[in-house]
Amino acid sequence: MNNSVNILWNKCLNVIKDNVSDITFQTWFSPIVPHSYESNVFTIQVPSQFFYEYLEDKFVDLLRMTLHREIGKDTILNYRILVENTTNTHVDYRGDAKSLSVEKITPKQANKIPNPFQKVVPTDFDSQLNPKYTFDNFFEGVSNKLARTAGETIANNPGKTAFSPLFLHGTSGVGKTHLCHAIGTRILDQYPDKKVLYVSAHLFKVQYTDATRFNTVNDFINFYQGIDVLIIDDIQELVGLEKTQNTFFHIFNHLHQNNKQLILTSDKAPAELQGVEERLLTRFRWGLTTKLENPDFELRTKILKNKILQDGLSIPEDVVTFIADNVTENVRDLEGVIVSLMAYSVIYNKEVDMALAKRVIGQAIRKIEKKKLTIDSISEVVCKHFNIKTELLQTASRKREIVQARQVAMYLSKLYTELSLAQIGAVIGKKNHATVLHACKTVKDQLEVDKTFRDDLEEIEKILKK
Ligand SMILES: Nc1ncnc2c1ncn2[C@@H]1O[C@H](COP(=O)(O)OP(=O)(O)OP(=O)(O)O)[C@@H](O)[C@H]1O
Repeated sequence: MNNSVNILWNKCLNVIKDNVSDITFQTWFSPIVPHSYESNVFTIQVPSQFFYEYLEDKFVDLLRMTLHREIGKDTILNYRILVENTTNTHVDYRGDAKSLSVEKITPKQANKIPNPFQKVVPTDFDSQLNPKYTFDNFFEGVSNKLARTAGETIANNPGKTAFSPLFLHGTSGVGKTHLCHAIGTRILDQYPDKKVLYVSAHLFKVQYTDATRFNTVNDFINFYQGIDVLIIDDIQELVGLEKTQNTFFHIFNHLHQNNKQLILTSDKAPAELQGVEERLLTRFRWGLTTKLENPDFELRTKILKNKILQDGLSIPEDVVTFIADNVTENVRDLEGVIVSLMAYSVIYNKEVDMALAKRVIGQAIRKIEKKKLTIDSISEVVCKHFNIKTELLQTASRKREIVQARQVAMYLSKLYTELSLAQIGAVIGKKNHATVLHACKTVKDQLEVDKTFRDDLEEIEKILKK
């Protein structure tokens, strides 16, 4: 690289440094490599498409003005993205989305351009919190009292209580997501300068995969290490993903050491999270682990009455009690029943009465009972069919009947759950994704040629679908 390009860029960096926070500078400007300056075009090399889009979206004014000031008024900004390191494949983009040269801007327009040399404050930061979920509409009952109280304590003093991480677990629909949004929102209300981020573990995984693809893992880590309150929902999604877990491990350690607040949710307690590294599980238990139980009758009634009030419905007291008595599993199902009742009453132009409630609930309960299949429930049915103990699937045994049961459990888990091959392997016998792939292929091949085996599978699937 030309030395004078370096010198010019360093002058620009000095200006930029004064106009953004340290963390923004480290994350978004340090990784930029000045590439060339030819015919008024100043090219900067950036690590990924995402990086380019982010700079263009958030900092293009700052970049342009700096180039104009330090290099010359006619300087044109150009980005170069290295697509492939080894072959030096790259794509170029002009920083021209908003890049009118300064002289072309009329005085009227100039007034509208924000001063790019203002400090970039964390208010730019999108927390991804849903303002719909607050403490005010999160009702308290015996089932969630401890979790709610811990949440409020954290919200008053994020990172400064013994509750970091706060690990919330419980079955689907009991209010984990609602509670963690409520905590995040209250923290922001009280500490508007804090960087609070809500992210699902699924999105975290996708972002990490993109970062590895575009060679920007360091930026990814930097970004997450700069958060004050990190909320990761459905952490069980990381089961079996060794590399993502490893990266999360470093982020976790950094945040924890710096007294930042972590809030994690999962459908299982840490002890039951097979396929998550032990060193992470140990850390999950460092703060407070608390379970959100299924709501009790009193809480169910409270939530129902509130929902009815909110939706402007009129439902007799005995019907409310009937619903609270019969829909017991989780809050999401309760809300579903109210929505169905509302729909029926509109369609048939009828007041909600006990007869209608019984009809709707009859259908809802049948639907609720048709539970989602999990690896555990599949493994259980498979082992029962082949008459072997479920624990044997976890052993390294190569006995024919155990291998077969293991392969069938893997095949059906792939068919009936949304888990990846790696996740299935991590839960069934700590195998890798290639073993699961092989299992699926073996089962498919055998199904084509072996009638008895076909009957076995039909029988198992019948039980699973009941
Ligand atoms: N205590 C509560 N008070 C009021 N509403 C609640 C309460 N608990 C849950 N809800 C409501 O129930 C619905 C489901 O809750 P939520 O999505 O938080 O469950 P979850 O445990 O995160 O489920 P999943 O694991 O499937 O994501 C939401 O609409 C939420 O607002």
